[in-house]
Amino acid sequence: MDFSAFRLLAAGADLSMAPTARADADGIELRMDLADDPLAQLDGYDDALPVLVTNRVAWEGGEAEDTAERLDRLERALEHDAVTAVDLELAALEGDGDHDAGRVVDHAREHGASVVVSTHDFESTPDRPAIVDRLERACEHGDVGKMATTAHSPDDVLAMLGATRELTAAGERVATMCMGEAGRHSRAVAPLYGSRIGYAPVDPAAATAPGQYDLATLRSLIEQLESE
Ligand SMILES: O=C1C[C@@](O)(C(=O)O)C[C@@H](O)[C@@H]1O
Repeated sequence: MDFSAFRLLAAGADLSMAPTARADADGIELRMDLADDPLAQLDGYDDALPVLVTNRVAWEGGEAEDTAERLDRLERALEHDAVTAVDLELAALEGDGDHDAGRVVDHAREHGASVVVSTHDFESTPDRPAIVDRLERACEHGDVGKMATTAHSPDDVLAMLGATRELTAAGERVATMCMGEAGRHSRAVAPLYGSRIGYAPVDPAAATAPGQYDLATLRSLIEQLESE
């Protein structure tokens, strides 16, 4: 999956969303940890939308246990031609988990897939230097460093947007967003500051994180904000 420009991904657990997502999405994020039989879904998937696979571990806000099998399933997913990117947690790559996720990076490279290295804060938003530091570490491990934090004020969003702009200007590829109601608008504004990836559910009732807009709404907001 090419992240040289902004990509809006339809985020969810069911690849049957693809025909509906096609009008507004550049790709799909398949949340394997939330999905029924994701590998079987991939076996039957023949849509043109490329897929980023995420198997979010429980200690980073997901539903997947921290086992070797979690990483094995990401590797199996990467063997499908439609899967052109994989998401791995920064903490799993820095050795905080029980299993070394580095082997999945190697598998992604063997299959020509991009690596999105993600980190989340479900309680707060650090200050700008701390955001920059964490995103720089994430960028060292993959093609895009991604950070999603929880905003409680406009100052939190400003810190995230400032970090996004600073790192983009320095030549890094980052994807940033602030979760929650106070951070919601960041999902439409961060791409203007250099964020490369947005996530939105086709059905607003199927959000994969707090404060997400539905796919059609987020596409419309971003298009309206983009300068001519
Ligand atoms: O990490 C991210 C970002 C996200 O949490 C969001 O806030 O949109 C949504 C998740 O599905 C994705 O894996």
